[in-house]
Amino acid sequence: MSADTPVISCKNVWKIFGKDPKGYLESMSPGTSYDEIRADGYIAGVKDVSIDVHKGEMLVIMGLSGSGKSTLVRCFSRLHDITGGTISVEGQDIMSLPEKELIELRRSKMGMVFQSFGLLPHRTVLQNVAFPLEMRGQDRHTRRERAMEVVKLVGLEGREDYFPRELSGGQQQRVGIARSLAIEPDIWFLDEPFSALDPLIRKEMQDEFLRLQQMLNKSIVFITHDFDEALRLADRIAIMKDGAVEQCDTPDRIVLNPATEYVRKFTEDVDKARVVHAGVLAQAGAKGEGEPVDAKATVQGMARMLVNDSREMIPVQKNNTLIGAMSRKAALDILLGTEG
Ligand SMILES: Nc1ncnc2c1ncn2[C@@H]1O[C@H](COP(=O)(O)OP(=O)(O)OP(=O)(O)O)[C@@H](O)[C@H]1O
Repeated sequence: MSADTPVISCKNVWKIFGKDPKGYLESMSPGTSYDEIRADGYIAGVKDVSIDVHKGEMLVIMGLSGSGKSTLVRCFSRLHDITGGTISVEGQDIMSLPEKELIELRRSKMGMVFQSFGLLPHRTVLQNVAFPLEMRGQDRHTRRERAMEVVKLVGLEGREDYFPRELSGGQQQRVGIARSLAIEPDIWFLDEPFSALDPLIRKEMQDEFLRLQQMLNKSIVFITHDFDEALRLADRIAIMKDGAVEQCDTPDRIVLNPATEYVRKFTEDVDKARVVHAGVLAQAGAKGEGEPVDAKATVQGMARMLVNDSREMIPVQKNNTLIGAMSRKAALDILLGTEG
């Protein structure tokens, strides 16, 4: 496997629910719509999806209830057998893996966190976190050490001996996260992990999660139906509707260039100045004058400079190398919400 092989690669993946999904997909004429499939008595949980997950990225799958997010992610680990297409994990076609190897792949490489924390009520924090290590047959000492390490990582040091009922929702979810981290997964699936938390704790958990990701650099697939959460966390966002991916791109590009009317509706109320970075506004090859701005600076972060400056084109640099220049007017339009 070469360094740039995607961690997960999906090509034209279908997951159809119904009586004879495979037979139906084979006989289905190309271009059949979600509603037509439905009228035929089937549900296209995943509809012709091609998408890659890259090493170290956080891919957020966003969509309304029933759009197919969980079904797609279940296909990634073959918790669902797909009806059509191919899925490879680290270059290996998972549909052709024998059951035993599949279980081993899940156990050794994949971690999962769900909305319902799924903690064992009669076990302490430490025992909950150590549980998957126990399942792996690790000895008591090793699992205790590893469990202590991850409990510390998620900020629960001092609460090792608490029972789940003695913890707040946010703390319980931290235990769930610690438990799934204990086995050091390379690929991490999180299905609406914060949706049961109240807004303040949720924001705190998102920050905590970004901090963890910076340290651990895992490949993450994160499901949410909250667009703001997606914008905060994602390297790329895949927006799903009726089983299909409407658009998959960076948060900047999604809010600047929504591919469909459906996506545009999500972006309507977003404060674009907080999302759009200089890097995406930089025109390659364009020349600017004076002091460059950093590609990672948001329009909001540059607000004062944009208003007071008089340059037409401002150079943009990434890792100290010039990558082009951005038009000050374009950035100002985003700041003032006057872009055309
Ligand atoms: N086992 C199943 N049998 C039949 N239909 C299913 C099954 N699992 C999911 N579906 C259908 O597939 C579609 C996608 O469901 P899925 O759970 O993936 O949506 P979701 O986007 O994750 O929704 P939510 O945000 O509510 O969890 C829905 O119409 C659902 O009813």
